[in-house]
Amino acid sequence: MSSPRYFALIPAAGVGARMGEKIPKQYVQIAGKPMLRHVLDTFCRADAITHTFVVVSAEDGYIDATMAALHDDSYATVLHVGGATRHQSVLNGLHAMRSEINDDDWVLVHDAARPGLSIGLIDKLINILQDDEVGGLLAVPVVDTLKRAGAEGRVDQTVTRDRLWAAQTPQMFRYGLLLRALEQATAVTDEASAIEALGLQPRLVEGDARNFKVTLPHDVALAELYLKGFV
Ligand SMILES: Nc1ccn([C@@H]2O[C@H](COP(=O)(O)OP(=O)(O)OP(=O)(O)O)[C@@H](O)[C@H]2O)c(=O)n1
Ligand SMILES: C[C@](O)(CO)[C@H](O)COP(=O)(O)O
Repeated sequence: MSSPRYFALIPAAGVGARMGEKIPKQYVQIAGKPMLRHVLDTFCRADAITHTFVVVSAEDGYIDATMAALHDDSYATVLHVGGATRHQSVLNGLHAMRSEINDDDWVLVHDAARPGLSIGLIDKLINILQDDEVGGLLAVPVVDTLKRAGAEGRVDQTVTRDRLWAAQTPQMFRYGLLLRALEQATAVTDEASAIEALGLQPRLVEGDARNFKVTLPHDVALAELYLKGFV
């Protein structure tokens, strides 16, 4: 029985509406290269990763230039199977990977919008989860006091932050389990939710603030500071 392998699946088929840019946010320049390139370069340099797949929309007009600029585009396969939601894009990507992967191989699903991921975090996630029965995800403990809004923007209630973690990516699960979970799930915003819906409990692995999701316009400047090493 061969050892399980580790594959990366990068959902990059969004439009970045909240960013408000003229181009999809995964192609916005950060620290001298498109956001997606930071993610692809990190996974390419990660020795543990057998191969990387990136899911883009069928009409994506930017990926060819991004891939052409890579030193070695053999380490990533572009799948033009993006869907209407992140859930559908990931599921479509898993189906497209079928011929390349075994059910017991691991898939690390990572947002193209999280350019601050490091090889160290990839290796940490794999080292902690490689013998886990379920799999898990990077996440960070919530440190702010949380308020639930009521009418007219006033506080309805304070939500206890006890044992609350903010999910990041990669989220790492075995291919067969992840495919089944996402096929059965409805409208999940991350892979772990689909696994939880099967009655399983993914392991939380502490991530890093640098691995935050670039979502709103002001996030670009913070990502620049992180990626240029100023913080
Ligand atoms: N239909 C979609 C929607 C999102 N994503 C990807 O999922 C990741 C996280 O999603 P998000 O930050 O919400 O990106 P967008 O959906 O592009 O942003 P917005 O919600 O502001 O439009 C991103 O890498 C995005 O490209 C995807 O592959 N397919
Ligand atoms: C997967 C994720 O990054 C975990 O926090 C998040 O759920 C993605 O949400 P989005 O609305 O698709 O950005």
